[in-house]
Amino acid sequence: MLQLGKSQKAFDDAKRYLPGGVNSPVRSYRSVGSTPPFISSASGSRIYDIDNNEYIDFVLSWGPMILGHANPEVIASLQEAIPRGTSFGAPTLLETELAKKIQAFMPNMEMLRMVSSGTEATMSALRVARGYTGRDSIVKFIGNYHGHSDSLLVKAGSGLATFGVPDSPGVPKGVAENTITIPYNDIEAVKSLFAEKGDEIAAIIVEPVAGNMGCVPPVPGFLETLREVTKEHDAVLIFDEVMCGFRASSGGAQKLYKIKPDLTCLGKIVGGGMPMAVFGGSAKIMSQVAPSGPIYQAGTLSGNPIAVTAGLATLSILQRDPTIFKSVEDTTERLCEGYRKLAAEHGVPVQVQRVGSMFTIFFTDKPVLNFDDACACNNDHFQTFFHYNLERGIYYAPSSYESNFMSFAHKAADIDTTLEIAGEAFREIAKNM
Ligand SMILES: Cc1ncc(COP(=O)(O)O)c(C=O)c1O
Ligand SMILES: N[C@H](C=O)CCC(=O)O
Repeated sequence: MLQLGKSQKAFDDAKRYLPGGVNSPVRSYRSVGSTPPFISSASGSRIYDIDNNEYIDFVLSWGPMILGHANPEVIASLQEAIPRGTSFGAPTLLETELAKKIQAFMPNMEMLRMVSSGTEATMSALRVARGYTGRDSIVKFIGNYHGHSDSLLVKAGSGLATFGVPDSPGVPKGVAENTITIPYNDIEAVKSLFAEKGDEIAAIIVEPVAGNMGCVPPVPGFLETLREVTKEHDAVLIFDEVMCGFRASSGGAQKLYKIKPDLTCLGKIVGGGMPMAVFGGSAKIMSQVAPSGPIYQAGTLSGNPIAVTAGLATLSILQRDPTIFKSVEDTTERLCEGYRKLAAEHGVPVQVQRVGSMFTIFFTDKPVLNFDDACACNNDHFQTFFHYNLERGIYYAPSSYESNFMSFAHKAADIDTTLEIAGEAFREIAKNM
């Protein structure tokens, strides 16, 4: 039995000072009805809690740690950078170096700006799209999550789905009214919306691989349609690759599906585990951003030297050895194929959906294409699977509306152990079917 005595005490204490005891809702484990392990350290594929439990980690800080935790080269670069000072609020050589590196992976990022979170990146990209087009309305897809800014906190999957919060109190009606939501992967809905209102729409923002209703790939033709209608109506196409950038492929979903968005948002991996994100794209649009243009956007800690150092070290490793992407993807596929085989052996209906190194086990017999499909999955089976695994040291996302992630530090033995426990968990589920 997993002992979480110290975590339980720490959680009780934290709840007196932090809403729900956490700094981001999904960490509270409310959706799985248990106590979250309080983490003391992490290394490679493993994280450790304050009760000295060890877990194989498939959350990886919600995606950033593609090289595994505490990668020695990333840590060494931070140790070297920190004594020089932690923030200057002034330009550094490192920022241009990182911008060049990002552009080498994603040539569509002709110009970019660094910010401190994915929320800031998508919020700023929307402002740029609105300022550039002079229009107010934006289109987002039901079950896509783009962070917690007002315009985007509408039918937003992830934590909101987990906690059953459809729209957050505090989002002004007038702001939400400018956000048009339609189902993900629904090509006809996109076409008819644009036929009716295309010339009023500033932008489409999309997770080109959805990760915040679990991992849901785009159906063939979906992203192509988004590109066509936005081009036809002079609207801006924004790919939110905060999660799928560097995971769907080395150049994100835009490289995998060969679509050129006007703007791209990156986060998570681009900051190497530090608070950093980026938005950027066509020079014509990005040159409208202050101070070169009139669209205001700023940040005291934007391009912070420590965050940029971690991002630069991470991307340098990935650039030096591009086989890392293939290796992490192969490991993910081996794991996913193992789940499929074991679930079939035990007669448990699952759809194991994967793109690159993101994956989700959906407890359903039908492919999950949109948020309604994700909501129709068997939550009891998810709960049994989650708890059985956590008890035995396998750390998955504590919500069925999230993706899990693989790192380069996960080796064959980790996958063997994970599959052994997954098989037992499927057997447990089958007992109660
Ligand atoms: C696709 C996507 N966009 C935006 C965000 C917001 O990023 P952050 O949590 O860094 O604000 C997230 C994750 O939270 C995300 O998965
Ligand atoms: N789904 C979210 C981001 O990807 C999970 C992270 C969070 O909200 O804390």
